[in-house]
Amino acid sequence: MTMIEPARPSAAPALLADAAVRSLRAEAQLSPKPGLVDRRGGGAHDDMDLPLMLASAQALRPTFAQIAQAAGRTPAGVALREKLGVLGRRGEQAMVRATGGINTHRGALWALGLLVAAVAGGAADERAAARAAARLAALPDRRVPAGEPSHGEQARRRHGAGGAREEAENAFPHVTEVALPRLRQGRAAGLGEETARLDALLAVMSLLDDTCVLHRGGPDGLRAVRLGARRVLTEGGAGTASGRAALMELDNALRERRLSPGGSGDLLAAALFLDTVPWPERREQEVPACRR
Ligand SMILES: CC(C)(COP(=O)(O)OP(=O)(O)OC[C@H]1O[C@@H](n2cnc3c(N)ncnc32)[C@H](O[C@H]2O[C@H](COP(=O)(O)OP(=O)(O)OP(=O)(O)O)[C@@H](O)[C@H]2O)[C@@H]1O)[C@@H](O)C(=O)NCCC(=O)NCCS
Ligand SMILES: Nc1ncnc2[nH]cnc12
Repeated sequence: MTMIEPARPSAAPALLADAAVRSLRAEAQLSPKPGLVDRRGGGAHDDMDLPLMLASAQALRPTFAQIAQAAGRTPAGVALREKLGVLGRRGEQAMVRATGGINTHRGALWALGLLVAAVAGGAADERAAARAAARLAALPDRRVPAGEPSHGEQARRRHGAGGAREEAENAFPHVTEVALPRLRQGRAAGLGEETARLDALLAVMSLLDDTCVLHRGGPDGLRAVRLGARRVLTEGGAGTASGRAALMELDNALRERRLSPGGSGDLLAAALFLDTVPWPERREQEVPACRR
């Protein structure tokens, strides 16, 4: 295989893997998240809890490092896309080994894997990284094994939702245009970090075609998630008394209906990753821990 230098010196694979795992941990620990696993428990899931999510994040660390290494050595093209496919599928196996067969982070591995590859390939900032990830996502992977249609595939066929693949191919608009601006707006307004993150999650939930929700709840379920999240924000967000009351109401409704906005959780993790990544001017330093 031809080895070429990346366009810019990229962050060390271990540092990028650290940043990716930290973002997964931060997302999992953020509480109270409607319908999702958090410090309080499994949310709408009866087969997940916080220790499981943290074990899953940890199990993905070597995969993120291998992805960064491959992307730092291989020009962006079909060969790299196919290598990422192999590594991503191996990562999924590591995840299900760590969780006893439960799909905790498939969508997150896809989003973060592509973004880690984009950063390791020399992307200069978060928008460039999202665009580079989109180009990789759109390339063909001839090594995809045949198998049962995924939940996302079924939701796409039944409801026409683009899901995780379309989000990536469109350069992660819910990360760069929804979650990150909302996170920074919250911080600038003086909100605590947890509140700013919750509002960023709710902003994504209010807009996303989440195939995880569609699969379990159909279009009615998706409408309930979106309207409920919008209501929390119009009530003033997670940091106000009426916003918090609306959030807890939404949480109860999602648990009752077993609706889990897992795609939104994944995209919040992707936003937290881009927020802490060592861009070129910061690459001499260590990756800062996700803010608490
Ligand atoms: C392209 C792939 C992501 C595969 O996509 P596809 O849609 O075909 O497959 P799914 O298995 O359904 O996974 C998609 C997951 O992505 C998340 N998601 C959903 N909607 C969106 C969206 N609009 N934008 C972004 N992300 C989205 C979501 O992940 C979360 O939900 C998972 C749990 O879901 P589910 O399996 O349905 O589980 P349960 O509801 O618990 O099941 P039941 O109990 O009801 O049975 C969880 O993982 C969250 O993360 C979607 O589920 C990609 O994976 C792929 O092609 N991979 C191959 C390897 C590769 O090429 N990798 C390269 C880069 S590493
Ligand atoms: N906190 C969480 N709970 C359940 N599914 C998720 N997918 C991504 N984050 C999640």
